[in-house]
Amino acid sequence: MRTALVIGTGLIGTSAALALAGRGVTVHLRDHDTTRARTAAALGAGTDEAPEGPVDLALIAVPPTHVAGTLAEAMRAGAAHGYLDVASVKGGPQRELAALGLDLSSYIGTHPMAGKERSGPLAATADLFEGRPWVLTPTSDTDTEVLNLALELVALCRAVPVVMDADAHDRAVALVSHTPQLLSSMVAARLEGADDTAVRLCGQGIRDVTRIAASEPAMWVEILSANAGPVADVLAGVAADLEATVESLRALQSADEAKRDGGTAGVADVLRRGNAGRSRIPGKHGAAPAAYEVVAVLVSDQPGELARIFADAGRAGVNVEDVRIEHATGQQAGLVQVMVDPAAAPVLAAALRERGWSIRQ
Ligand SMILES: NC(=O)c1ccc[n+]([C@@H]2O[C@H](COP(=O)([O-])OP(=O)(O)OC[C@H]3O[C@@H](n4cnc5c(N)ncnc54)[C@H](O)[C@@H]3O)[C@@H](O)[C@H]2O)c1
Ligand SMILES: O=C(O)C(=O)C[C@]1(C(=O)O)C=C[C@@H](O)C=C1
Repeated sequence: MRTALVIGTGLIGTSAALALAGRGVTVHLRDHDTTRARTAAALGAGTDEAPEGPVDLALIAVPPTHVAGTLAEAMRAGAAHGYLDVASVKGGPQRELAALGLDLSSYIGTHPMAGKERSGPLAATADLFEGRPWVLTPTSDTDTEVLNLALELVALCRAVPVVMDADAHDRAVALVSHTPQLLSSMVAARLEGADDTAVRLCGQGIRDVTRIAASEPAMWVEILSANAGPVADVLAGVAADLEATVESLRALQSADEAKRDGGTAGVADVLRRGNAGRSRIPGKHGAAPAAYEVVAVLVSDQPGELARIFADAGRAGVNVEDVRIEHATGQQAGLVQVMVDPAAAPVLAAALRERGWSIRQ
């Protein structure tokens, strides 16, 4: 692929454009908000000037309800040889496009399983899709050449292609993305009217569970509206678990020992099933989930501390697999959780101690 046109230069469009431009593709950027296309260009994602002729691939990265219209307009203008969209739902847009009577041989629906709770070009990064699944939903109408262009895009973004049927995709993301978004929002919503004294106690657990509750509501209303049935099905299962757990907790307060035992069993069961489900979440690049060991380092809140830890880990020959930062409320300090291979954990802890870091076990 030599040329691409990205329509919708928000988080996803600009991230893909940055990856493509970084690998030598000439990328043209278009957004109905021209300042966004200009911002993406200023970030190095390409040029906001229109291409002179059809590009190899047009990537439509606009909100789901605008996909069909934007695609139809680009197709009618002959903007590209191949077209793809990245919307988080696939069945609806595919049916909407078919209803428009367009020749869909040059189109493929796709969905990168990577994103953020922030939107817009300033949140974009070239490495957003690295190692993440990128779903492709070709149909019997899709040209092989267009499928190949899409596979090339996925490879240039260093993502992992997964071919699926559009409706199967929608059922899968109802489970692994759309319902989690709602549950995160519901947990965070409990805080809206909560007492300040309680909110001050927020620790890492609630921060982890509610990160995506900061997502853009307008975009999510669109996504959930387009996948309402499958999400309602998953949520009904969660509602049954909630109801059973409320009953178990009430039973734990009973004077009757047998009821209390039943309550304990109910609570233990949901927690055990949670462990089992969590252990199925794949690790990097779709590999089996990795069991890393955490080396927790106390840091003062000043510039350069993280860089010093990483440099010291590098000097000790230890590869940092992941990192999490826990900020202490009201204190100028934080806890950096450095995740490493279990065999490397004692080596790293010793090396960091030797260099004066305070390690928490
Ligand atoms: N945010 C995520 O985590 C995520 C992940 C994967 C896929 N997606 C999908 O990617 C798409 C874009 O999401 P995003 O997070 O980048 O949103 P965003 O709000 O960051 O960007 C969307 C951009 O599209 C532009 N736009 C809207 N209508 C347009 C139109 N008719 N013509 C041209 N530009 C238009 C907006 O001005 C905005 O710059 C959505 O379909 C979303 O479902 C999002
Ligand atoms: O990490 C996040 O912020 C996301 O929630 C990204 C996420 C997801 O659920 O995995 C959200 C919606 C998109 O359609 C794809 C990715």
